[in-house]
Amino acid sequence: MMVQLSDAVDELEQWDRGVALVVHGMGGNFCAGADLSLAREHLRTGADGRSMCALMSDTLTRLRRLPLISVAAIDGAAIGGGAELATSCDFRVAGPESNIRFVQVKMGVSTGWGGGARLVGLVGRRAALRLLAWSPPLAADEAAALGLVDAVAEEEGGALAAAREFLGGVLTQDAHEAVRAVKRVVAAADVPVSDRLHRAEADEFSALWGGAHNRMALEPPSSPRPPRS
Ligand SMILES: C[C@@H](C(=O)O)C(=O)SCCNC(=O)CCNC(=O)[C@H](O)C(C)(C)COP(=O)(O)OP(=O)(O)OC[C@H]1O[C@@H](n2cnc3c(N)ncnc32)[C@H](O)[C@@H]1OP(=O)(O)O
Repeated sequence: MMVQLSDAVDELEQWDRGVALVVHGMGGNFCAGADLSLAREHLRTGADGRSMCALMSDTLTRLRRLPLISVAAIDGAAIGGGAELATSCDFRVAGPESNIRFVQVKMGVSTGWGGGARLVGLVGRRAALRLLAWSPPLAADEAAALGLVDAVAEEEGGALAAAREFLGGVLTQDAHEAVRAVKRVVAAADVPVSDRLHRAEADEFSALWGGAHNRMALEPPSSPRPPRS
């Protein structure tokens, strides 16, 4: 998923037209984060964790800087790295039964894909710390009350349709080049700060990834696991 997402962003960077992008998961969930099987078998050390952060931080930063208005259409779960992916879009539209959860601390790590820094920008310092350190599952209406979600679909599984509706006002703008220009202007505003913060976040993540608590959390469910609540 991580490499495919990076390739998709590469391709979108080549587009010289278009005003919007909707990111949606398949199979009823938005994104369950890093592939746990891959992590167990091939991403075992802090250095592996740093490589994963480098790829994902770069991919999500490039996604965020595309001259397209991006919307995460969240049906089902957005967990761990999936919640970080959701923060990289300009807006989030969620199904009524959706669930956003930053499980990183329960996995023995911090955010590492730039999602911690983006979350502070979205919901403020206190709420971000609460979501990251306590790891509560966040229902759509709670996420909307915090400003993390911009619109809640009426029907279960309706996030994609609601995202299209949300974007309606921008799709009908005549001057598509101007929409792309304002997106570039807004994206440029957070460049210097976000680059520095993302590096610091990746440092925190890779210092913990592969450590004792993280290894235990990555074990399959049949093995003894650390307490999750
Ligand atoms: C980098 C790091 C970070 O925190 O920054 C991460 O992202 S660590 C990743 C953090 N993510 C997680 O801990 C997600 C854990 N997964 C879940 O909470 C749940 O599976 C949901 C995503 C809510 C889906 O629940 P639901 O009841 O719909 O389905 P399910 O649990 O039966 O899962 C369907 C199948 O997907 C697999 N599956 C689920 N999440 C997966 C993941 N992240 N990587 C690899 N496989 C995964 C399950 O093992 C199962 O496989 P089988 O069909 O073969 O049994």
